[in-house]
Amino acid sequence: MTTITLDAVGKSFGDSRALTDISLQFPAGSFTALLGPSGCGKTTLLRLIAGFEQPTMGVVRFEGDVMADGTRMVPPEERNLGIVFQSYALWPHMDVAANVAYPLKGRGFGRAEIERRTAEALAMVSLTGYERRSVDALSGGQRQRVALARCLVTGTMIILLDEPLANLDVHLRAAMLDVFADTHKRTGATIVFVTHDQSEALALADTIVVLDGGRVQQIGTPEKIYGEPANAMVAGFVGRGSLVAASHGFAARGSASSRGKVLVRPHAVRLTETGLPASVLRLRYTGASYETTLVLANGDTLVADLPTRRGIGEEVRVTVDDAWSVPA
Ligand SMILES: Nc1ncnc2c1ncn2[C@@H]1O[C@H](COP(=O)(O)OP(=O)(O)OP(=O)(O)O)[C@@H](O)[C@H]1O
Repeated sequence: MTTITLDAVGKSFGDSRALTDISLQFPAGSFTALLGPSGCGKTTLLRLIAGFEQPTMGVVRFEGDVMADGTRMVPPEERNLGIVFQSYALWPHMDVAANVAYPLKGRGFGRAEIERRTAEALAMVSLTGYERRSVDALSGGQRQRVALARCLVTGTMIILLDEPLANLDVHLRAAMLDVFADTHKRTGATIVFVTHDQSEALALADTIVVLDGGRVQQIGTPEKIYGEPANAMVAGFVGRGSLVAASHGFAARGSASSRGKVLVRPHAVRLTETGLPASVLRLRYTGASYETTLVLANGDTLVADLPTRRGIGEEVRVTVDDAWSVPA
């Protein structure tokens, strides 16, 4: 198990700053998602941990050992970590077993040991029996599992996942979420996972780091990030919800300020006889409910998951059961 520590890390490319003052600890055995919009710096952060980039400022440590600072840098192949890329990065001319065994080459393992480890890694990703298949003949999800097996084969205790589900269809994504969760449970490795998809981060990670503009916006459990976002950026990026004026008087958790905004999740909105007046602006049927956008008297919009279809323009009254006072 390996703890990864970043201490006041910054990264610039020429004049442009990709990351500013990042201090983070990824405890041994943790599963952390780096989440944020395109260009926020999440891939750069992962590449700094991997050793593909050198920090312009600050220090990267594994278990207290300096991996990189402004002057020194341990190369990726000496960091004992495994990486799974969105693009799989498999060798097309090799079969599945040869791809998985590749990192064991030149490490002094005997043939039987290589076969044993390869079989074990393939079993972990449910690909036993696929040893002699060409990787060209595999589906996207199977290729991703080969890539994961290749990173497990050395027994590495750090696994870095760079948008690993981005190329997969929605059903395969769900299956791969389970594969990653199982892998984490079985290996106890420290996993860092880059994604721009908040539902993946909420589903998989024990800790989420939200980045924007190269800075950390919030670090917390999925429940904390969803339930108590630290600012308007996190509130707007993670989960569905509406930011409305605190002056509506909805009872809100957090430090209330009558001038600020409160976040209301769609499940917390009900239509009642006595609530605030609103009118129906639009709706979308989602199967489980009707995602209905309501307009309040001051023009704020409120999204609600309602059990029944309402008419566009219909006048209703709304009650909010839960809201979060978003810090300014
Ligand atoms: N090699 C590079 N040279 C110059 N600028 C770079 C380089 N790599 C990244 N950047 C810049 O650093 C910033 C952060 O990029 P990064 O790829 O880390 O973002 P990201 O959050 O992973 O985005 P995406 O989700 O689109 O991949 C961007 O402004 C990007 O243009």
